[in-house]
Amino acid sequence: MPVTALLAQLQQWQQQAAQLHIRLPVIWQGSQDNLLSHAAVLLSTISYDKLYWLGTEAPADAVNLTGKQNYQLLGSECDVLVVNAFSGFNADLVAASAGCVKAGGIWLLLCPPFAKWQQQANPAHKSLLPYPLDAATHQGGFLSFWLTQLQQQNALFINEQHATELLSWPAMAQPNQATAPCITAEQQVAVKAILYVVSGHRRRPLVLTADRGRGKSAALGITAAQLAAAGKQIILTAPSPQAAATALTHFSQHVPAAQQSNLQFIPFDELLRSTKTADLLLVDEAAAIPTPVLQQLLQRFSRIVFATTEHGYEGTGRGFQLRFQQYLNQQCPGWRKLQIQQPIRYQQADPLEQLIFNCFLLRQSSNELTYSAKDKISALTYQAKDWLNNTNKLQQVFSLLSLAHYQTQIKDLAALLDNPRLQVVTLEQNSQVLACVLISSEGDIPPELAHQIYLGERRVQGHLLAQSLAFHLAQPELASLSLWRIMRIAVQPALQKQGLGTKLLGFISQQAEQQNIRYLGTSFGVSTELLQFWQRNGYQAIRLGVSSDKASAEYSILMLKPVTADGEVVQQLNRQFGHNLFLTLSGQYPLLNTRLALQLATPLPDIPALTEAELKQLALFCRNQRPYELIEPILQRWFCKHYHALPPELAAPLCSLYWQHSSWPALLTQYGFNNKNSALALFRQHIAKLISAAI
Ligand SMILES: CC(=O)SCCNC(=O)CCNC(=O)[C@H](O)C(C)(C)COP(=O)(O)OP(=O)(O)OC[C@H]1O[C@@H](n2cnc3c(N)ncnc32)[C@H](O)[C@@H]1OP(=O)(O)O
Ligand SMILES: Nc1ncnc2c1ncn2[C@@H]1O[C@H](COP(=O)(O)OP(=O)(O)OP(=O)(O)O)[C@@H](O)[C@H]1O
Repeated sequence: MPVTALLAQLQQWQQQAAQLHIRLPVIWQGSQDNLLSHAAVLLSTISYDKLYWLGTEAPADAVNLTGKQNYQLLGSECDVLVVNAFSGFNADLVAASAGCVKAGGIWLLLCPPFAKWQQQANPAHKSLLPYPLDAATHQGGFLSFWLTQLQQQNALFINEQHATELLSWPAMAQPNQATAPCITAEQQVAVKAILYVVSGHRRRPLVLTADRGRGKSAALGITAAQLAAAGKQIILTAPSPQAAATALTHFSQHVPAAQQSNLQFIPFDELLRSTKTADLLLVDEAAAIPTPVLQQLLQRFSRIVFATTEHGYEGTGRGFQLRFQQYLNQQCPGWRKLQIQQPIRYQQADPLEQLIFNCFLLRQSSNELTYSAKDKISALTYQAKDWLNNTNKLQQVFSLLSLAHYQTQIKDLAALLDNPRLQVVTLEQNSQVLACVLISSEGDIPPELAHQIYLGERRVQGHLLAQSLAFHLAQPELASLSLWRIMRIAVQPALQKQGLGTKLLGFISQQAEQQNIRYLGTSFGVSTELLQFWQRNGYQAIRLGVSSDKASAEYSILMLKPVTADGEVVQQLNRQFGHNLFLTLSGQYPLLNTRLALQLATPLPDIPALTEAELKQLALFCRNQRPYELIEPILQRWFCKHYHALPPELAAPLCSLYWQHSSWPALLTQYGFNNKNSALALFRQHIAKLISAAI
């Protein structure tokens, strides 16, 4: 088909898409030069306000998305989005950006003919890899998978010869069921729910969640306008001014001019520093704001609405859902959650949204899990090469990892399909995945290279555990052994705390032993619950990372378990770790909570016991015959020697004082003491009981 005829046809299809309120996915295969000139002609014949471009060769009027962070795309919109796959194909950014295209808009993928694309996807053509993976281990599995999926989608496919229409055009969108200014009935419900946060009881926040383009931000703006008109003061915050733009636009459209000033947009960091108050705080794109910030906002404002998307690939992660919502359960048990399903930016059966969800396995399985503790459970192992013929299982594993792990992104799917060093072990019943583990085979590093890593002269990709053992722990000889690193473990949420995670780790230990793996290791953002889980399974802490994860405020911990290797080495590393942790706690880990610190540290055998005279001093303190200041050094040493055997009521405040070097005022607030004397009275009471046998 001549290009002019093709362009005329495309224009017609675009009009049809606009009428049906959908976006048009167009996949154009050919040579880069031809496609770029066709795209230029196409863009000169259609009308658009905003053009987004992913990849090189962006025209001057385009917003280039390359290098943007995924979360920066939330809440922004465009009419045309061109993905130039000739200059790389970052799957997470491709998925995140597709949500920006408005109805009647075009999503244009420029790519080599599929057969050629597939052939070229080898390390020699790194720019064409579907994800910037380690070229040495790349196998092309993800690209094969994505191309197979893509060809089955309801999209327009164009090559040099011809263009094929959509397989099916969706039916006309449902007529409007809402009262203005809302567009959908669900949006109207959301507006009512937000109003109720102001009129109902205090401390009952609302969490409004939805996929992209469901009208969350608009609902915030519409409600704010109603409240402002009634004289209420509202603060709106968001990760960036751009993310607040839609809410502000809808607010301005609906608020009487005289009440415009009743809403203020304040960036979240500025809001934390100020002492401003309001009748309602609206937080848009909340999942892209660090959890500790959200927690502080929750302390400050008694009426809050959080609106957010939840997908990991959007750059916000599921951390919001997994961690912040747990926090809400504890702090504000009356909180409510509302989800909006129906899209507004485009219609329900939008082919582009379906394409993205299908090709990147982003749909959460809606099947009910049927599980019986009595029936047989099998443990199965999968490698990268096994997935192409088993997409159903891949979907289950990826959904479970996304559901349970806040960092899961599409690049993890790519790694599963591409990286031969990764294996997945599942627990299954009736072909349903109940739990899974992602393991990376590491180590076996030649001694010479391990020594260079130890000296800090080299780094090796894909060997995080081995690298850390050689570099951080100065144990290069361990990096030369066969190691397995457990990258992720997840149990179906409904089946957690029933022993499945333990069972899975037990199976992995057995497998590791059979394959003569010397050590098993793992690294994750540490919390008291997770630490307990791993400790109960025989893993010992050997290193705590010095910086905390921005989103979760958690420190990353490295744990090790001997399999066929000498257990004494791990014991030794664990002892050293406890000792070092003790010495550095105050300076390095200001955010580590006391309970966790106590759980992490191990007894410190080289602290001298108290002499008889010192014990007597302590006893006199208990009888109120010695001032605290005098016995403080003695008490500190006694605490360090015995902390692991002390009751938590005593251990926790002493830990704050002596390890974390809390100030007295901070300590009193943290533990709810009226004053220093009442804290000292508690200390005396406990210590008297504990030392009575010793004197
Ligand atoms: C490297 C990483 O991936 S770390 C991240 C781990 N994964 C996640 O956080 C995802 C969500 N959580 C899960 O999928 C699961 O809860 C897992 C994998 C953490 C644990 O698996 P489960 O099957 O729930 O644990 P299991 O029942 O075997 O628990 C064993 C022990 O761990 C501890 N434990 C596990 N979960 C918890 C919890 N939420 N709170 C307190 N203790 C816990 C308990 O001590 C328990 O022993 P007990 O039953 O005698 O009290
Ligand atoms: N009631 C409404 N009236 C007019 N336009 C609306 C209305 N609700 C939503 N829209 C429009 O629909 C589009 C999507 O809405 P909005 O941005 O609020 O959705 P969202 O769920 O916040 O999306 P994202 O996750 O991309 O931020 C926007 O262009 C918005 O202006």
